[in-house]
Amino acid sequence: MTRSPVTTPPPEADQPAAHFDAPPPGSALGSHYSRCFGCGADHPTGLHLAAVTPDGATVEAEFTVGEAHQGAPMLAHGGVLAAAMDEIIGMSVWLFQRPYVTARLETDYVRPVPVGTTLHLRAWCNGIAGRKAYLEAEGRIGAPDGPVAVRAAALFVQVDMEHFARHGDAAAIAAEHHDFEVNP
Ligand SMILES: CCCCCCCCCCCCCC(=O)SCCNC(=O)CCNC(=O)[C@H](O)C(C)(C)COP(=O)(O)OP(=O)(O)OC[C@H]1O[C@@H](n2cnc3c(N)ncnc32)[C@H](O)[C@@H]1OP(=O)(O)O
Repeated sequence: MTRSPVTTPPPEADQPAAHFDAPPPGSALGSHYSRCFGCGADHPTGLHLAAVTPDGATVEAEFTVGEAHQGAPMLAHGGVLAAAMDEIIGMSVWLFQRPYVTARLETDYVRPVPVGTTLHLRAWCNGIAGRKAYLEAEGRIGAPDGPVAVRAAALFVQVDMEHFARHGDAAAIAAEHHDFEVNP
C-alpha cells in the first residue's frame, strides 16, 4: 500500500482493543443509518454493505458492483470503489463503539473491476493515538483470497455524537438511534 505519513501510525500509537460492548466475533455489525450510501438497506443504488466481524478486530463485507456504479462502460467508478473502502473502514472503527469520521482516505487502484464483480472487502486498525485512528482496507476480486483490486489507508478522527446532529439531521439520528438524546 502506498501510504503517506498522515495515515501511518506514529511509534507511540496504541494497539487497538475492541470495546467490551462491541459485537462479538462472528456477529453482524448492522447498518448505522438506513439511507447511508454505503450500508443503508433503503438506499436504492447504494453499496448495501452488510458487515460481519469474524474475530472482533477486523470487519468483512461483500460488494457486488452494479450498473449504477459504472465509470467507464461496465467498469466500476473509482469514486464508488473509494466509497466502499471508506464504508468498510468506517464499519471497522465501529468495533470501538465510539463515533469517528474520515479525515483522510488514500486509495490504490490495482486492477479494473467489471460490473458484476463481487469484491470481498476487509478492514482493520493499525493503531490509535488520541482521537486519531489509523486504518487500512482491501478489496479482493471474487473470493476472500482473490486478487487485490483496491487498497486503502485512512486517518479517522473521533468525534462526539453531537457532530452529526450539529452538521446533519438530528431528528433522523434520534429516529434510528434511540439511545441518542438530541437535547441531553
Ligand atoms: C445515524 C448517525 C450515526 C452515525 C454514527 C457513525 C457514522 C459513521 C459514518 C461512516 C461513513 C464512512 C465515514 C465517512 O464518510 S465520514 C464523512 C466524511 N468525513 C467528514 O465529513 C469529516 C469532515 N471533517 C471534520 O469534521 C473535521 O475536519 C474533523 C472532525 C475530521 C477534525 O476536526 P476537529 O476540529 O474535531 O479536530 P482537529 O482539526 O483538531 O483534528 C484533530 C487531529 O486530527 C488531525 N487531522 C484532522 N484532519 C486531518 C487531515 N485531513 N489530515 C491530517 N490530519 C488531520 C489534526 O491535525 C489533529 O491532529 P493533532 O494536532 O491532534 O495531532
